[in-house]
Amino acid sequence: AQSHVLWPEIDRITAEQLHYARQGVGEGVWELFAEDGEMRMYKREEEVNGLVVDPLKAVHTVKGVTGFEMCHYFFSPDYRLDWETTIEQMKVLEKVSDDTMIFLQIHKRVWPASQRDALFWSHLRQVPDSRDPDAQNIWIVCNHSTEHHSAPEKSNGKYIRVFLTVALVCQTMIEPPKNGAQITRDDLTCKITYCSVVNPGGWAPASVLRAVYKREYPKFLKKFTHYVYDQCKNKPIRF
Ligand SMILES: CCCCCc1ccc(-c2ccc(S(=O)(=O)CCO)cc2)cc1/C=C\c1ccccn1
Repeated sequence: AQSHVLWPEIDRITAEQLHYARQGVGEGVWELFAEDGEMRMYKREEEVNGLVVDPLKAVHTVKGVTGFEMCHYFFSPDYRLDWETTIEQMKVLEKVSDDTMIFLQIHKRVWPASQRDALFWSHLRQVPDSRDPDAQNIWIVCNHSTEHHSAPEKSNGKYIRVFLTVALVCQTMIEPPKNGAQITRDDLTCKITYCSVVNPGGWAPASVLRAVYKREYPKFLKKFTHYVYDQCKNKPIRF
């Protein structure tokens, strides 16, 4: 992927999002708006040109899966329609490399707003932890809106294009068994940070957008993490 025209942007945004995901929710004005078991979901209320673009940050802990497995199922197009309930269509416009693809997604209409689509590159990467060099256990998927010749903005004007930046950062924690036995899924914990900023691209009532996010984000992260656990529970562990 290093040769692709998008590479410098992919590298920069992915590094930025990793740094942003690592910032705690203690600082600044994060507002806890949803809790479910280990999942905590925070938002900041922000508007750009009168449009709600509330940044979202969720933290979650899931036992029995690795950070690679969580990121793999988030990145791969093969499983997306199994867990993403807000999309009507999904297309891979370009496979840049094994770890980088360009997606076009048409999202279900949220009445009374117009229907939206999202065009973004998606990049999966293992991250050496700068603070703990031998921690090879952090993976990130970064999704960021982009242009593409086969999905021009003005092609049919049927959908309003959203602008998004999303990061899923997952760290595997292993509790090695006392008796030196082989590691099982009971010894695994995945610490998840999910960050997203979605600019709706065109006007949508603030009340509608905030209601959608309040309803959809907790549902999405809960459904996604349960889906990955179920997919992995009877399969060999992949780090
Ligand atoms: C008026 C409604 C405007 C919002 C429409 C919309 C736009 C984008 C997106 C969206 C959400 C998550 C991603 S992702 O994390 O990259 C995973 C891959 O799909 C990409 C896109 C969603 C939704 C609509 C609903 C909605 C909002 C939160 C959460 C879930 N659904």
